[in-house]
Amino acid sequence: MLNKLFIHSQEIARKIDQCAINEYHIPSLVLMEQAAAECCRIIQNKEDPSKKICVLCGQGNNGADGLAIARLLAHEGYEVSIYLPYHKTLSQESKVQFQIICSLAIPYTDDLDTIRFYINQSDILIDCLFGNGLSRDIEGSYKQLIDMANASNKKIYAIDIPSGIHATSGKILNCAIHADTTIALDCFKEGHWIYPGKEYCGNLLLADIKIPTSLHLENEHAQLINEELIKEMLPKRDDHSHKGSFGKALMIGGSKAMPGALAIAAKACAASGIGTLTLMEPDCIGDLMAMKMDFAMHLRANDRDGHFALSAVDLLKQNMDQYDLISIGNGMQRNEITIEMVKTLLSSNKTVILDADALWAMQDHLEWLNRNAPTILTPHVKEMTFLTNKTVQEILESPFSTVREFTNKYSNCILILKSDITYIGSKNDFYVLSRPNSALAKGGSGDLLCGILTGILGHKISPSKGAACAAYLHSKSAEINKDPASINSEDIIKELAFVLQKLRKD
Ligand SMILES: NC(=O)C1=CN([C@@H]2O[C@H](COP(=O)(O)OP(=O)(O)OC[C@H]3O[C@@H](n4cnc5c(N)ncnc54)[C@H](O)[C@@H]3O)[C@@H](O)[C@H]2O)[C@H](O)CC1
Ligand SMILES: [K+]
Repeated sequence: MLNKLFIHSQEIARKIDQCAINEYHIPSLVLMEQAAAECCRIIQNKEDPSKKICVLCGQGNNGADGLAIARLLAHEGYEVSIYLPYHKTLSQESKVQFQIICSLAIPYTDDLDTIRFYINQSDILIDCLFGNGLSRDIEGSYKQLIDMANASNKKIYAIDIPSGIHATSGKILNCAIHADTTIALDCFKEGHWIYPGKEYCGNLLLADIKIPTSLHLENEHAQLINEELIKEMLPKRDDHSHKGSFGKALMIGGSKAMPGALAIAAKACAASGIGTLTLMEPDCIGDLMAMKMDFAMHLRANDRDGHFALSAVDLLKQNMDQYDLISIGNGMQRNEITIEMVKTLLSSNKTVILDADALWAMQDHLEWLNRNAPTILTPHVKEMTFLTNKTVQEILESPFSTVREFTNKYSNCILILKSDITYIGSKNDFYVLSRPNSALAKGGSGDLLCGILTGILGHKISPSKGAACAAYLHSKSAEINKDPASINSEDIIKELAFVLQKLRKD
């Protein structure tokens, strides 16, 4: 059973395979047999043995996996046919697998017209043309095969990764199999979690091929967030604790035009269990906030034109020492005062959470991030352009390297890069969350996350683990049995209580 869901680049996944074979002395064919057995088990659980299956194999080890899968499926009673290129070009492992196929007289062909016939006769296709070894554009007969498979409208299982998708970039190398289900072998590849690769995978599963976990941990990796991981990491709440145990937070934000942003963040923070919460708001919304947020303390600053006046910076300097962690940005407005307040916070030794307009404030001042205390930044892809030289398109095309470059450069920063997939990086950890939900494609979602994050970070947890917990809680609490169009922040905050309860109980 896989309890950790690792994600690696093409290069690292290959290195891990090689280490398992050469340093741990697990024979390549043993790994392959594990892979084939797992794939066969998954397919058998979903497909009736009356189904006809055509397995498309390439000349590398992804193709060798395909030959082993074909053999095991034939053994289970499925009618199987195989495409296999001219056998002289096959990898060592493929040659062995091919000999077994020949001994068992399972039908195979390298002829495109014959394979067209086999495909038409089949109910299911298994794509084993290219896996982690794909390195260049697909042309010629492989392209014809991929076009044929996609046009056939048959159900397609891709093994390891859909052929044509690059394992690190998720890009299509000229053409790619559009799979219904992809069974990743041993680990996910980064390209499974970047568009368009993600979309071409269809339903994405992971097969354990029993490579030692230590090999994953000692190489650069990310982890996919699932419920088990969060249960492990979510901070416990001892009944004998006191309010000081769960942090003293200050949340700075709000303006005449956007009081709701701070209100949503504050409610989410309170619902996540912060010990004490103080809101620093401009005076013009002070009465409103005091009425809406009677559970919080309030630090009122002078206002000007509907937002903080410059004197708020001094008020912050006088008061900030009292808090363990401070968030800034929700509904704050983009102006010089926001920049000054962010600068003040970043020159302190406090844990600081930068959200919304505070991220905008950073754009010409990234050097402020070189500090000893943790800074957690929560940009969506557009806000990320304030923090790098990359365009939105470039960020979406390379989310892993974008986050890694940033956290390598600013080593005490934790970055939560938000899109429909969330990438969370720090110098030590990398987490990916993928629970797309249109209920969160709304104003206020970011404020909710900032609030949950502040609440969770109040509980003495490492900031990157806290960030992973907060991202999961945010998504999970939005999975409510209502139409996503109607789910609002109040619903999500209510649901959060039950999500937390379930995670802590189970
Ligand atoms: N024992 C193991 O090592 C295990 C491997 N597994 C499976 O192996 C693949 C990776 O195998 P590899 O041979 O490295 O690569 P591919 O099968 O993906 O094939 C690449 C093959 O084709 C050449 N090539 C690359 N790009 C192109 C192209 N556009 N056109 C033509 N040819 C191309 C390249 O030079 C190679 O020769 C992995 O995905 C697993 O499925 C299992 O994990 C079990 C353990
Ligand atoms: K494949």
